[in-house]
Amino acid sequence: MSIRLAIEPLTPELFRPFGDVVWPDPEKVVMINGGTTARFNALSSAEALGEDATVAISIFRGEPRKFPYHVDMMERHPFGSQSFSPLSGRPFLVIVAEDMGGTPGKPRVFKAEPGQGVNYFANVWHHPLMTLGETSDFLVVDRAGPGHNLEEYFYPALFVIEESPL
Ligand SMILES: NC(=O)N[C@@H](O)C(=O)O
Ligand code: NI
Repeated sequence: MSIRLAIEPLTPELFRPFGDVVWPDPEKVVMINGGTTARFNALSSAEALGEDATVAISIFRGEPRKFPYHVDMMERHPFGSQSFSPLSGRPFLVIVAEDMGGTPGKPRVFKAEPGQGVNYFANVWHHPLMTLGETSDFLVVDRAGPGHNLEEYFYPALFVIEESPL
């Protein structure tokens, strides 16, 4: 018997414990380039911890997930943040969990609307990329360098997202 997960709207306030929402926040706009460009400044910051760590900029091409989708695991990156910004302008799902003394609690599922990306703080439990509907590209900024920057946890019970929010 799987435990059903509801889908919540992604807002900066709801997501605050897990990271930042990366979106053109009008409160962070600075006009530059002679007024021809709006810079939405410092929406979040990349953390790259540890000796010889660097910040990597990658593109992830995600295949759409099938539903009902069973969330059976979470992961985290102890040495750095990880951001996902859609290049396709499509919604995607963001699944995170509070840390409960070294393992993730119940997953929380947020729907990122077009124009919204996220930056997970270092060591925040999250599920790998959850693409919706069609193959989609994401700009990903995260930590590269030595050391094992991936911790995975597999739940003893299954959680399920019954249907796609599209
Ligand atoms: N493995 C990898 O680079 N991607 C995951 O960390 C993810 O969160 O999608
Ligand atoms: Ni990750």
